[in-house]
Amino acid sequence: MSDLDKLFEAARAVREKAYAPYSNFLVGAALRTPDGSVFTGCNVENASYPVSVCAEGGAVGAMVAAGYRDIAEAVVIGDAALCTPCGMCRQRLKEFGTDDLIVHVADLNGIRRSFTMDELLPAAFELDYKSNNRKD
Ligand SMILES: O=c1ccn([C@H]2C[C@H](O)[C@@H](CO)O2)c(=O)[nH]1
Ligand SMILES: [Zn+2]
Repeated sequence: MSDLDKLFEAARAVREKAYAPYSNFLVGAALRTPDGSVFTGCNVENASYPVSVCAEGGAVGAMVAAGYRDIAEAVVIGDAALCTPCGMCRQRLKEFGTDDLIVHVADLNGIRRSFTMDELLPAAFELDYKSNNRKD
């Protein structure tokens, strides 16, 4: 199984864990770090709708909690609709990805579209101290 197939499979599996009783839109996200580690997240909704967190937010949190600061490749999987990351999640992913980071958007049948980070969030807002904050 290729690295990308594994990432897709990880996103597909975590999507099943999503808590989305309000939208019924289950999302999974899987991030690969440069050393091949994979971190996943699913959306977790809330009765107070804006409190909900996206799948990408969970995956980024898991990655950072494990001590990683770089995303090498990402897969986001929804269902029928093309599940491109929302605006907030584009900013979240950019914090730990280069402009060349590939974000694959999938449905249950496989990857449908692949974008660079720069396509998703051109002219991204960043602060200088971000680079000082890297662990490597
Ligand atoms: O990339 C995306 C797009 C949407 N959602 C979630 C937010 C909400 O719980 C549901 C419907 O918008 O899908 C994500 O987790 N990631
Ligand atoms: Zn989001």
